[in-house]
Amino acid sequence: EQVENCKRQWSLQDFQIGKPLGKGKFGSVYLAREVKSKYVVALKILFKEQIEKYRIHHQLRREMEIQTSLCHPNILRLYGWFHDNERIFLILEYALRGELYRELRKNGRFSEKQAATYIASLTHALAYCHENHVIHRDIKPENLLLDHEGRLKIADFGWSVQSKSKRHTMCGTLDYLAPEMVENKAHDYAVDNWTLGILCYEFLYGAPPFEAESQKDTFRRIMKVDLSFPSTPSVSAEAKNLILRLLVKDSSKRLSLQKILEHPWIIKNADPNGVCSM
Ligand SMILES: CC(=O)NC[C@@H]1CCN(c2c(Cl)cnc3[nH]c(-c4cn(C)nc4C)nc23)C1
Repeated sequence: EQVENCKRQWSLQDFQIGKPLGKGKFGSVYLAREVKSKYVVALKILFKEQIEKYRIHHQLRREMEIQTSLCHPNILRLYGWFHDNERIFLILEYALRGELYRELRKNGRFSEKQAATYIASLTHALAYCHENHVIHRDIKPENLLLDHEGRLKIADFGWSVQSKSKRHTMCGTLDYLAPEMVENKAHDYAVDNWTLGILCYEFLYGAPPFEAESQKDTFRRIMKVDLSFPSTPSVSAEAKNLILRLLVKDSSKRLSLQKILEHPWIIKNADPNGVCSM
């Protein structure tokens, strides 16, 4: 019955639409409730006209194939989808506490326990993605959501690719781009490891490490791996060690996902069930 439910044909009549949660370039996301089960979801509504205009139907189809196939506690679920003449509707898991970004801006930065818990959750999710031949490539705070327990959820697979070979397409904002992507070189899974280093730094210091006035300067700082640790806030040597072993220009020398989970800072600080209390 449950499987049947997942596969059943959905339509707009099955949902009561609530408040808008966010506006994307190609459509918007609304809070919604499935009428029969009263189950709350996030309904992403995309306009076919926009999809044709920006020619992103192949990217959208890839996002849907990928997100439907992935099932992990730290990856936002895509339960199903349906369409009418002018719109496509994605039925997504609802993350009650919204964007991790807001939490980061509100607090300024996270504690080492909080930061390590989020990095461990991300690492578990990425290991799962890589096992399923998916490189996300666009892990940034805006794409990270928090559920009712404060558990991290990776959302928005718009830029991810089913990776069978190395990739050459530019994507993501600059701060999180690995050197090989900045140089538009072939890249592989290790780009996500670099991004974990960027995020770990940003969670602990409140801003990404290579932030600069201009894109050119950010590029230059990334290529030089021009990394420095401010004296405040005081951050443990283990945390700095992990960051230094991820922000390595040679992608083959970056700490592997498995080694991140075995790192002393993660072992000591990450909450095993991923919901470290504030
Ligand atoms: C780039 C990007 O994906 N941004 C977030 C999208 C907009 C809302 N989306 C949500 C999606 Cl897809 C799922 N759950 C959400 N929960 C929220 C949210 C909750 N609060 C209290 N505030 C917000 C916002 N938003 C979502 C996805």
